[in-house]
Amino acid sequence: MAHPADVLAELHTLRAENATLRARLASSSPKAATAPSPAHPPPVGVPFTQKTRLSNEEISRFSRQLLVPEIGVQGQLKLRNASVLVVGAGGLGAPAVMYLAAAGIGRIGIIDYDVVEASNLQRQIIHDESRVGMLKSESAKQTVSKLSSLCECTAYNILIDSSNAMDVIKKWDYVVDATDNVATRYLLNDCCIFRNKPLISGSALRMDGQLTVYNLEGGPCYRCIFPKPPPPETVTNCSDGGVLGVVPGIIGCLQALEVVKIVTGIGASLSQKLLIFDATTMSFRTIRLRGRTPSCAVCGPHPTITKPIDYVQFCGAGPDDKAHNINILPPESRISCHKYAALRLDAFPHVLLDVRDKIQYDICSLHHSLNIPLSELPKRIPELTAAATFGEHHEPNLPVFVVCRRGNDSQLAVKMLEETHGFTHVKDIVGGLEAWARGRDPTFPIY
Ligand SMILES: Nc1ncnc2c1ncn2[C@@H]1O[C@H](COP(=O)(O)OP(=O)(O)OP(=O)(O)O)[C@@H](O)[C@H]1O
Repeated sequence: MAHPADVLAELHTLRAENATLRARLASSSPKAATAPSPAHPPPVGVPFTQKTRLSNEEISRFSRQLLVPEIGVQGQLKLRNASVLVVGAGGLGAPAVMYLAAAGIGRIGIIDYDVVEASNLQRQIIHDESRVGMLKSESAKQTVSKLSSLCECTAYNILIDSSNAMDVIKKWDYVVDATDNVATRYLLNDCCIFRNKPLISGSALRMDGQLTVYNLEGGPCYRCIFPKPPPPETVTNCSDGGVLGVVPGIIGCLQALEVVKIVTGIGASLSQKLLIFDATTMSFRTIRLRGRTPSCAVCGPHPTITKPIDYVQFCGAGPDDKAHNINILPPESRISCHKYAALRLDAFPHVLLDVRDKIQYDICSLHHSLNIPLSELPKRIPELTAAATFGEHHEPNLPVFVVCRRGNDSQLAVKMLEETHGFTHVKDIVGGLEAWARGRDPTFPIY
């Protein structure tokens, strides 16, 4: 006998199909302009009924895909009955979500805690100018509903972490990692092992991209390959290192393709393989990864981690660290951008040292600044000493104010100049050029 919940769900689906049919009939009549819009799929929370046949609407819509021998009706039904959770509605998530919805995945969940910024639009094509300031998850959901009324889309405006990941992930068949930080990668990996879900993982930076699938067909998990996180200071993200927009676009599309292939059972997946894309040479390379590691702390036969841990502590950095400034200097070694602006107005003699990389310095800079990137500072001390030495003195006698993009590297530079190179009149400009732009000079760009 059918479970009452199944009967209810079946009833709901029949009603929805009826409504769709009615709407389609109405739209083919002269009254189309005033006809109600087609019914949307059942709201989230209603059990998802597996479909065994395609509607005429689906046949028309997916006809080009149905004609592909590897897909056919059976493949399309598998897509229709599948659910995919995409974590991150950024550079990777944007194309992944759009192609999954367009391909006919029945249910898509989109997680993101952030809002759309102007600097996202160069690659996050699921958002547009009118969405700047809007929650990314909501913006992505709106694009999906415009693209396809057949896709049931759930937006989660959350930062996925140890407190919520297990509950969210259990509701979905496949998980796409479209995030940009190591802590979330370990979190998703572990929870996908605990919940036994395949994890389709992508990354992109500058001109390079990578793609693999974890926890599928007995293949390894992320921890099998990377048992320990990299030191946080060695990790670069798009915000600092930059990214050519098409590159995550390609990797996000490939993530969607990998999902479609896995769901429909086409060909070989990237389980135990890593695809490496180099846009400069336009080359794709696939390298073989080692299999499951017997000593793996989560998927090995004797796991030591059996539930989500504190991933920010484990990795030494969290998902939103770019928003947090370090604070390693005493107040007397720092100056606010307002006080520094007043000194500039008074033409107070000093050196303004900008420690950003040249590529950032070329984007924008304050007049009369000396650019010595932090990484080159130790070997270019004589240049700084010469700039800070005025008149007959043989020692630096001018104060040095240090600036960077957000006020972190400048603090490291001040510490280095004081502790290692004997500078005594050196101060960090708090919050860097971003604080300058926000607090002092609205015409100065933020990037
Ligand atoms: N733990 C998390 N929970 C929810 N969303 C996350 C989490 N970690 C990362 N994200 C989201 O993943 C997306 C990654 O996108 P992307 O790599 O393009 O970077 P971005 O943060 O949008 O841009 P930029 O680094 O240039 O400021 C972001 O929208 C981010 O908010």
